Amino acid sequence: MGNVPTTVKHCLSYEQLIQDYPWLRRWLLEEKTITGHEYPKFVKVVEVGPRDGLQNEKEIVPTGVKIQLIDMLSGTGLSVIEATSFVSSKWVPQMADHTDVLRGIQRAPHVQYPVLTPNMQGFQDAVAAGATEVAVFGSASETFSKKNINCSIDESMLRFEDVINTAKERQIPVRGYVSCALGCPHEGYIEPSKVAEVAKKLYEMGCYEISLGDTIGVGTPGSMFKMLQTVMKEVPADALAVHCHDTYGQALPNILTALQKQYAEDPWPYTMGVCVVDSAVAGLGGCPYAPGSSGNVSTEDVLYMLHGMGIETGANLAKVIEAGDFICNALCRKTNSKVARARGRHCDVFP
Ligand SMILES: CC(C)(COP(=O)([O-])OP(=O)([O-])OC[C@H]1O[C@@H](n2cnc3c(N)ncnc32)[C@H](O)[C@@H]1OP(=O)([O-])[O-])[C@@H](O)C(=O)NCCC(=O)NCCSC(=O)C[C@@](C)(O)CC(=O)[O-]
Repeated sequence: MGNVPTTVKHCLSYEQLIQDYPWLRRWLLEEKTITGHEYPKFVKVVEVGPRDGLQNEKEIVPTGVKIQLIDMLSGTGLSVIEATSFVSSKWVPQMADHTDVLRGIQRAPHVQYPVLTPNMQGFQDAVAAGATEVAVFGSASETFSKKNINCSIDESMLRFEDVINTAKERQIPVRGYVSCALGCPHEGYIEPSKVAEVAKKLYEMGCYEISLGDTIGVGTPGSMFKMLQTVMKEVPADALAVHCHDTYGQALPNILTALQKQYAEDPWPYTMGVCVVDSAVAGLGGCPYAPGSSGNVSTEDVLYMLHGMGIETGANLAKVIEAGDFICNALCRKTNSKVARARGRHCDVFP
Protein backbone atom coordinates (compact mmCIF):
# COMPACT_ATOMS: atom_id res chain seq x y z
CA MET A 1 0.00 0.00 0.00
CA GLY A 2 3.18 2.19 -0.14
CA ASN A 3 2.09 4.63 -2.91
CA VAL A 4 -1.66 4.55 -2.27
CA PRO A 5 -2.92 8.04 -1.26
CA THR A 6 -3.92 8.37 2.41
CA THR A 7 -7.60 9.05 1.59
CA VAL A 8 -7.81 5.81 -0.41
CA LYS A 9 -5.96 3.93 2.34
CA HIS A 10 -8.56 5.30 4.71
CA CYS A 11 -11.36 3.97 2.51
CA LEU A 12 -9.73 0.58 2.13
CA SER A 13 -9.13 0.10 5.83
CA TYR A 14 -11.42 -2.62 7.12
CA GLU A 15 -11.48 -1.12 10.61
CA GLN A 16 -12.25 2.35 9.24
CA LEU A 17 -15.03 0.96 7.07
CA ILE A 18 -16.70 -0.59 10.07
CA GLN A 19 -16.24 2.61 12.08
CA ASP A 20 -17.76 4.77 9.30
CA TYR A 21 -20.61 2.37 8.56
CA PRO A 22 -21.51 0.46 11.75
CA TRP A 23 -24.24 -1.53 9.92
CA LEU A 24 -21.49 -3.07 7.81
CA ARG A 25 -19.98 -4.77 10.86
CA ARG A 26 -22.91 -7.14 11.12
CA TRP A 27 -22.92 -7.82 7.41
CA LEU A 28 -19.16 -8.32 7.09
CA LEU A 29 -18.87 -10.51 10.13
CA GLU A 30 -21.88 -12.60 9.17
CA GLU A 31 -20.61 -12.96 5.64
CA LYS A 32 -17.27 -14.14 7.00
CA THR A 33 -18.84 -16.80 9.16
CA ILE A 34 -21.04 -17.95 6.34
CA THR A 35 -18.26 -18.12 3.82
CA GLY A 36 -15.99 -20.02 6.16
CA HIS A 37 -17.53 -22.59 3.84
CA GLU A 38 -18.58 -21.94 0.30
CA TYR A 39 -22.13 -22.75 -0.79
CA PRO A 40 -23.87 -23.04 -4.15
CA LYS A 41 -25.46 -19.79 -5.36
CA PHE A 42 -28.65 -21.58 -6.37
CA VAL A 43 -30.26 -24.64 -4.83
CA LYS A 44 -33.03 -26.57 -6.57
CA VAL A 45 -35.69 -27.53 -4.05
CA VAL A 46 -37.66 -30.65 -4.99
CA GLU A 47 -41.07 -30.51 -3.34
CA VAL A 48 -42.12 -34.03 -2.33
CA GLY A 49 -45.10 -33.13 -0.12
CA PRO A 50 -47.90 -34.32 -2.42
CA ARG A 51 -46.23 -37.75 -2.67
CA ASP A 52 -43.91 -38.48 0.25
CA GLY A 53 -45.85 -36.09 2.44
CA LEU A 54 -49.28 -37.57 1.87
CA GLN A 55 -48.51 -41.26 1.23
CA ASN A 56 -48.41 -42.04 4.94
CA GLU A 57 -51.72 -40.36 5.83
CA LYS A 58 -54.11 -42.87 7.38
CA GLU A 59 -57.31 -41.15 6.20
CA ILE A 60 -57.65 -40.96 2.44
CA VAL A 61 -57.10 -37.37 1.36
CA PRO A 62 -59.68 -36.33 -1.26
CA THR A 63 -58.24 -36.17 -4.78
CA GLY A 64 -59.46 -32.56 -5.12
CA VAL A 65 -57.38 -31.55 -2.09
CA LYS A 66 -54.25 -33.17 -3.54
CA ILE A 67 -54.84 -31.40 -6.85
CA GLN A 68 -55.39 -28.04 -5.16
CA LEU A 69 -52.22 -28.51 -3.10
CA ILE A 70 -50.16 -29.21 -6.22
CA ASP A 71 -51.75 -26.27 -8.04
CA MET A 72 -50.92 -23.95 -5.13
CA LEU A 73 -47.35 -25.26 -5.05
CA SER A 74 -47.10 -24.71 -8.80
CA GLY A 75 -47.56 -20.98 -8.18
CA THR A 76 -44.72 -20.72 -5.64
CA GLY A 77 -41.77 -20.70 -8.01
CA LEU A 78 -40.69 -24.24 -7.08
CA SER A 79 -39.53 -26.01 -10.23
CA VAL A 80 -40.10 -29.65 -9.24
CA ILE A 81 -43.19 -31.03 -7.52
CA GLU A 82 -43.34 -34.79 -7.03
CA ALA A 83 -47.02 -35.37 -7.70
CA THR A 84 -47.90 -38.97 -6.82
CA SER A 85 -46.84 -42.65 -7.01
CA PHE A 86 -47.82 -45.34 -9.48
CA VAL A 87 -47.52 -48.07 -6.88
CA SER A 88 -49.92 -50.81 -5.86
CA SER A 89 -53.03 -49.45 -4.13
CA LYS A 90 -52.92 -52.54 -1.92
CA TRP A 91 -49.54 -51.43 -0.65
CA VAL A 92 -50.18 -47.68 -0.46
CA PRO A 93 -53.93 -46.97 -0.63
CA GLN A 94 -53.37 -43.21 -0.31
CA MET A 95 -51.80 -43.09 -3.80
CA ALA A 96 -54.57 -45.08 -5.52
CA ASP A 97 -55.90 -41.93 -7.23
CA HIS A 98 -52.56 -41.31 -8.99
CA THR A 99 -54.10 -41.09 -12.48
CA ASP A 100 -56.82 -38.63 -11.44
CA VAL A 101 -54.29 -36.49 -9.61
CA LEU A 102 -51.89 -36.34 -12.54
CA ARG A 103 -54.68 -35.63 -15.01
CA GLY A 104 -56.37 -33.09 -12.74
CA ILE A 105 -53.50 -30.71 -12.03
CA GLN A 106 -52.91 -27.51 -13.96
CA ARG A 107 -49.35 -27.88 -15.16
CA ALA A 108 -47.35 -24.72 -14.90
CA PRO A 109 -44.69 -24.11 -17.53
CA HIS A 110 -41.15 -24.72 -16.20
CA VAL A 111 -42.41 -27.03 -13.45
CA GLN A 112 -41.62 -30.74 -13.56
CA TYR A 113 -44.09 -33.18 -11.99
CA PRO A 114 -42.20 -36.47 -11.47
CA VAL A 115 -44.05 -39.54 -10.19
CA LEU A 116 -42.77 -42.70 -8.51
CA THR A 117 -42.70 -45.87 -10.64
CA PRO A 118 -41.36 -49.05 -8.97
CA ASN A 119 -41.68 -51.28 -12.05
CA MET A 120 -42.84 -51.45 -15.67
CA GLN A 121 -46.49 -51.65 -14.68
CA GLY A 122 -46.16 -48.41 -12.74
CA PHE A 123 -44.18 -46.82 -15.55
CA GLN A 124 -46.75 -47.72 -18.21
CA ASP A 125 -49.65 -46.49 -16.05
CA ALA A 126 -47.78 -43.28 -15.33
CA VAL A 127 -47.06 -42.59 -18.99
CA ALA A 128 -50.69 -43.35 -19.89
CA ALA A 129 -51.73 -40.78 -17.29
CA GLY A 130 -49.43 -38.18 -18.85
CA ALA A 131 -46.25 -38.42 -16.75
CA THR A 132 -43.29 -36.65 -18.31
CA GLU A 133 -40.79 -37.54 -15.61
CA VAL A 134 -40.56 -40.57 -13.34
CA ALA A 135 -38.53 -41.74 -10.35
CA VAL A 136 -37.40 -45.23 -9.40
CA PHE A 137 -36.74 -45.92 -5.74
CA GLY A 138 -34.13 -48.36 -4.55
CA SER A 139 -32.63 -48.93 -1.17
CA ALA A 140 -29.21 -49.42 0.39
CA SER A 141 -30.79 -51.84 2.87
CA GLU A 142 -31.73 -55.34 1.77
CA THR A 143 -34.48 -55.67 4.42
CA PHE A 144 -36.02 -52.30 3.61
CA SER A 145 -36.03 -53.15 -0.10
CA LYS A 146 -37.99 -56.33 0.59
CA LYS A 147 -40.45 -54.63 2.92
CA ASN A 148 -40.94 -51.58 0.71
CA ILE A 149 -41.03 -52.99 -2.81
CA ASN A 150 -41.15 -56.73 -2.16
CA CYS A 151 -37.86 -57.65 -3.83
CA SER A 152 -34.12 -57.75 -3.16
CA ILE A 153 -31.82 -54.90 -4.13
CA ASP A 154 -30.52 -56.90 -7.12
CA GLU A 155 -34.04 -57.70 -8.31
CA SER A 156 -35.02 -54.05 -7.94
CA MET A 157 -32.08 -53.02 -10.14
CA LEU A 158 -33.29 -55.36 -12.90
CA ARG A 159 -36.78 -53.84 -12.69
CA PHE A 160 -35.37 -50.33 -12.72
CA GLU A 161 -33.18 -51.13 -15.70
CA ASP A 162 -36.30 -51.99 -17.71
CA VAL A 163 -38.01 -48.80 -16.60
CA ILE A 164 -34.96 -46.64 -17.31
CA ASN A 165 -34.32 -48.17 -20.75
CA THR A 166 -37.93 -47.72 -21.81
CA ALA A 167 -37.96 -44.19 -20.41
CA LYS A 168 -34.81 -43.39 -22.40
CA GLU A 169 -36.49 -44.52 -25.63
CA ARG A 170 -39.33 -42.12 -24.86
CA GLN A 171 -36.98 -39.38 -23.67
CA ILE A 172 -38.54 -39.37 -20.24
CA PRO A 173 -36.06 -38.32 -17.55
CA VAL A 174 -35.68 -40.69 -14.61
CA ARG A 175 -34.66 -39.72 -11.10
CA GLY A 176 -33.33 -42.38 -8.72
CA TYR A 177 -33.74 -42.67 -4.97
CA VAL A 178 -31.51 -44.55 -2.56
CA SER A 179 -33.43 -45.04 0.68
CA CYS A 180 -31.83 -45.80 4.06
CA ALA A 181 -28.70 -43.90 3.05
CA LEU A 182 -27.98 -43.00 6.70
CA GLY A 183 -29.70 -45.86 8.49
CA CYS A 184 -32.41 -48.49 8.17
CA PRO A 185 -35.43 -49.05 10.45
CA HIS A 186 -34.67 -52.79 10.38
CA GLU A 187 -30.91 -53.16 9.90
CA GLY A 188 -29.69 -50.04 11.68
CA TYR A 189 -26.29 -48.85 10.44
CA ILE A 190 -25.78 -48.96 6.69
CA GLU A 191 -22.28 -48.93 5.23
CA PRO A 192 -21.66 -45.83 3.06
CA SER A 193 -20.06 -48.18 0.51
CA LYS A 194 -23.45 -49.90 0.06
CA VAL A 195 -25.12 -46.53 -0.56
CA ALA A 196 -22.39 -45.68 -3.07
CA GLU A 197 -22.83 -49.02 -4.83
CA VAL A 198 -26.59 -48.59 -5.32
CA ALA A 199 -26.24 -44.90 -6.25
CA LYS A 200 -23.57 -45.77 -8.82
CA LYS A 201 -25.75 -48.46 -10.42
CA LEU A 202 -28.72 -46.11 -10.74
CA TYR A 203 -26.52 -43.35 -12.14
CA GLU A 204 -24.82 -45.65 -14.64
CA MET A 205 -28.19 -47.04 -15.73
CA GLY A 206 -29.21 -43.51 -16.68
CA CYS A 207 -30.83 -41.72 -13.73
CA TYR A 208 -30.00 -38.05 -14.19
CA GLU A 209 -30.11 -37.38 -10.46
CA ILE A 210 -29.72 -39.60 -7.40
CA SER A 211 -31.57 -38.57 -4.28
CA LEU A 212 -29.99 -39.96 -1.11
CA GLY A 213 -32.72 -40.57 1.42
CA ASP A 214 -32.29 -40.43 5.18
CA THR A 215 -35.56 -42.33 5.30
CA ILE A 216 -35.80 -42.47 9.09
CA GLY A 217 -34.03 -39.19 9.84
CA VAL A 218 -31.25 -40.66 11.98
CA GLY A 219 -28.31 -39.01 10.22
CA THR A 220 -26.07 -36.33 11.67
CA PRO A 221 -23.69 -33.96 9.87
CA GLY A 222 -20.96 -36.48 10.69
CA SER A 223 -22.66 -39.46 9.04
CA MET A 224 -23.93 -37.30 6.16
CA PHE A 225 -20.37 -36.12 5.47
CA LYS A 226 -18.92 -39.64 5.54
CA MET A 227 -21.68 -41.07 3.37
CA LEU A 228 -21.41 -38.28 0.78
CA GLN A 229 -17.64 -38.53 0.75
CA THR A 230 -17.97 -42.20 -0.23
CA VAL A 231 -20.83 -41.71 -2.71
CA MET A 232 -19.02 -38.85 -4.43
CA LYS A 233 -16.25 -41.20 -5.43
CA GLU A 234 -18.83 -42.84 -7.70
CA VAL A 235 -21.39 -40.15 -8.57
CA PRO A 236 -20.56 -36.47 -9.19
CA ALA A 237 -21.92 -33.91 -6.73
CA ASP A 238 -23.96 -32.19 -9.41
CA ALA A 239 -25.97 -35.38 -9.94
CA LEU A 240 -26.83 -35.79 -6.25
CA ALA A 241 -29.69 -34.63 -4.07
CA VAL A 242 -30.33 -35.07 -0.36
CA HIS A 243 -33.68 -36.16 1.02
CA CYS A 244 -33.81 -35.68 4.78
CA HIS A 245 -36.48 -36.67 7.25
CA ASP A 246 -36.41 -34.74 10.51
CA THR A 247 -37.03 -37.43 13.13
CA TYR A 248 -34.04 -36.41 15.27
CA GLY A 249 -34.10 -32.73 14.34
CA GLN A 250 -30.93 -33.10 12.26
CA ALA A 251 -32.34 -32.40 8.80
CA LEU A 252 -31.20 -28.76 8.41
CA PRO A 253 -27.64 -29.32 9.67
CA ASN A 254 -27.44 -32.40 7.46
CA ILE A 255 -28.56 -30.39 4.44
CA LEU A 256 -26.06 -27.66 5.27
CA THR A 257 -23.29 -30.24 5.42
CA ALA A 258 -24.27 -31.55 1.99
CA LEU A 259 -24.27 -28.06 0.47
CA GLN A 260 -20.87 -26.97 1.79
CA LYS A 261 -18.48 -26.71 -1.11
CA GLN A 262 -15.22 -26.80 0.75
CA TYR A 263 -13.63 -26.80 4.13
CA ALA A 264 -11.65 -23.59 4.33
CA GLU A 265 -9.39 -24.57 7.20
CA ASP A 266 -8.85 -28.08 6.01
CA PRO A 267 -6.97 -29.15 2.90
CA TRP A 268 -9.29 -32.16 2.65
CA PRO A 269 -9.67 -32.95 -1.04
CA TYR A 270 -13.37 -33.84 -0.94
CA THR A 271 -15.99 -31.22 -1.53
CA MET A 272 -19.68 -31.63 -0.94
CA GLY A 273 -21.43 -28.98 -3.02
CA VAL A 274 -24.75 -30.77 -3.47
CA CYS A 275 -27.23 -28.28 -4.97
CA VAL A 276 -30.52 -30.21 -4.87
CA VAL A 277 -32.60 -30.63 -1.72
CA ASP A 278 -35.86 -32.57 -1.31
CA SER A 279 -38.39 -31.26 1.20
CA ALA A 280 -42.11 -31.37 1.91
CA VAL A 281 -44.45 -28.46 2.50
CA ALA A 282 -45.46 -28.21 6.19
CA GLY A 283 -42.97 -31.00 6.95
CA LEU A 284 -45.55 -33.61 6.03
CA GLY A 285 -44.60 -37.18 5.53
CA GLY A 286 -43.05 -40.44 6.40
CA CYS A 287 -42.76 -43.77 4.69
CA PRO A 288 -45.43 -46.41 5.39
CA TYR A 289 -42.65 -49.03 5.43
CA ALA A 290 -40.33 -47.10 7.77
CA PRO A 291 -42.00 -47.32 11.18
CA GLY A 292 -41.16 -44.58 13.65
CA SER A 293 -39.84 -42.12 11.11
CA SER A 294 -41.28 -38.65 11.07
CA GLY A 295 -41.98 -36.16 8.33
CA ASN A 296 -39.67 -34.74 5.71
CA VAL A 297 -37.79 -31.58 6.46
CA SER A 298 -40.24 -28.77 5.78
CA THR A 299 -39.88 -26.77 2.60
CA GLU A 300 -40.58 -23.57 4.51
CA ASP A 301 -37.67 -24.19 6.92
CA VAL A 302 -35.31 -25.10 4.07
CA LEU A 303 -36.24 -21.95 2.14
CA TYR A 304 -35.87 -19.76 5.23
CA MET A 305 -32.38 -21.12 5.85
CA LEU A 306 -31.26 -20.89 2.22
CA HIS A 307 -32.68 -17.42 1.60
CA GLY A 308 -31.17 -16.24 4.88
CA MET A 309 -27.78 -17.36 3.59
CA GLY A 310 -28.30 -15.48 0.33
CA ILE A 311 -28.78 -18.71 -1.62
CA GLU A 312 -31.39 -18.42 -4.35
CA THR A 313 -34.12 -21.01 -4.88
CA GLY A 314 -36.60 -19.21 -7.14
CA ALA A 315 -39.32 -20.02 -4.61
CA ASN A 316 -41.54 -17.61 -2.73
CA LEU A 317 -41.57 -18.53 0.96
CA ALA A 318 -44.84 -16.72 1.73
CA LYS A 319 -46.65 -18.63 -1.02
CA VAL A 320 -45.24 -21.95 0.20
CA ILE A 321 -46.50 -21.09 3.70
CA GLU A 322 -49.96 -20.47 2.19
CA ALA A 323 -49.89 -23.91 0.54
CA GLY A 324 -48.81 -25.37 3.89
CA ASP A 325 -51.74 -23.64 5.64
CA PHE A 326 -54.08 -25.07 3.04
CA ILE A 327 -52.98 -28.68 3.45
CA CYS A 328 -52.78 -28.44 7.26
CA ASN A 329 -56.36 -27.11 7.38
CA ALA A 330 -57.48 -29.92 5.06
CA LEU A 331 -55.76 -32.51 7.29
CA CYS A 332 -56.93 -30.78 10.50
CA ARG A 333 -53.41 -30.62 11.82
CA LYS A 334 -50.72 -28.18 12.86
CA THR A 335 -47.81 -27.56 10.58
CA ASN A 336 -44.45 -29.22 11.32
CA SER A 337 -42.68 -26.20 9.89
CA LYS A 338 -41.05 -24.08 12.59
CA VAL A 339 -40.91 -21.14 10.19
CA ALA A 340 -44.63 -21.33 9.43
CA ARG A 341 -45.36 -21.54 13.16
CA ALA A 342 -43.13 -18.56 13.95
CA ARG A 343 -44.41 -16.40 11.11
CA GLY A 344 -45.56 -12.96 12.05
CA ARG A 345 -43.70 -12.98 15.37
CA HIS A 346 -40.73 -11.07 14.03
CA CYS A 347 -40.19 -8.32 11.50
CA ASP A 348 -38.18 -9.02 8.36
CA VAL A 349 -34.73 -9.94 9.63
CA PHE A 350 -32.94 -10.35 6.33
CA PRO A 351 -30.97 -7.42 4.86
C1 LIG B 1 -43.55 -52.56 -6.04
C2 LIG B 1 -44.83 -53.30 -5.73
C3 LIG B 1 -45.89 -52.90 -6.71
C4 LIG B 1 -44.55 -54.76 -5.83
O1 LIG B 1 -45.65 -55.45 -5.29
P1 LIG B 1 -45.83 -57.02 -5.54
O2 LIG B 1 -47.03 -57.45 -4.78
O3 LIG B 1 -44.55 -57.71 -5.28
O4 LIG B 1 -46.12 -57.02 -7.11
P2 LIG B 1 -46.31 -58.19 -8.13
O5 LIG B 1 -45.50 -57.84 -9.32
O6 LIG B 1 -46.10 -59.53 -7.47
O7 LIG B 1 -47.88 -58.06 -8.49
C5 LIG B 1 -48.87 -58.28 -7.51
C6 LIG B 1 -50.06 -57.40 -7.81
O8 LIG B 1 -49.67 -56.03 -7.74
C7 LIG B 1 -49.97 -55.38 -8.98
N1 LIG B 1 -48.95 -54.40 -9.27
C8 LIG B 1 -47.65 -54.61 -9.52
N2 LIG B 1 -47.04 -53.44 -9.76
C9 LIG B 1 -47.99 -52.49 -9.66
C10 LIG B 1 -47.94 -51.07 -9.81
N3 LIG B 1 -46.83 -50.41 -10.09
N4 LIG B 1 -49.10 -50.40 -9.63
C11 LIG B 1 -50.24 -51.03 -9.34
N5 LIG B 1 -50.33 -52.38 -9.18
C12 LIG B 1 -49.21 -53.08 -9.34
C13 LIG B 1 -50.03 -56.51 -10.00
O9 LIG B 1 -50.80 -56.13 -11.11
C14 LIG B 1 -50.64 -57.62 -9.21
O10 LIG B 1 -52.03 -57.37 -9.11
P3 LIG B 1 -53.08 -58.60 -8.91
O11 LIG B 1 -52.84 -59.49 -10.08
O12 LIG B 1 -52.74 -59.23 -7.59
O13 LIG B 1 -54.40 -57.89 -8.91
C15 LIG B 1 -45.31 -52.99 -4.29
O14 LIG B 1 -44.39 -53.50 -3.39
C16 LIG B 1 -45.49 -51.53 -4.06
O15 LIG B 1 -46.40 -50.91 -4.59
N6 LIG B 1 -44.62 -50.90 -3.21
C17 LIG B 1 -44.64 -49.48 -3.06
C18 LIG B 1 -44.26 -49.10 -1.70
C19 LIG B 1 -44.19 -47.62 -1.61
O16 LIG B 1 -44.76 -46.87 -2.37
N7 LIG B 1 -43.47 -47.16 -0.57
C20 LIG B 1 -43.31 -45.79 -0.29
C21 LIG B 1 -42.41 -45.09 -1.27
S1 LIG B 1 -40.67 -45.31 -0.99
C22 LIG B 1 -40.26 -44.11 0.09
O17 LIG B 1 -41.13 -43.53 0.66
C23 LIG B 1 -38.84 -43.73 0.26
C24 LIG B 1 -38.49 -42.45 -0.49
C25 LIG B 1 -38.55 -42.63 -2.00
O18 LIG B 1 -39.41 -41.41 -0.16
C26 LIG B 1 -37.08 -41.98 -0.13
C27 LIG B 1 -36.79 -41.92 1.36
O19 LIG B 1 -37.55 -41.33 2.12
O20 LIG B 1 -35.74 -42.44 1.72
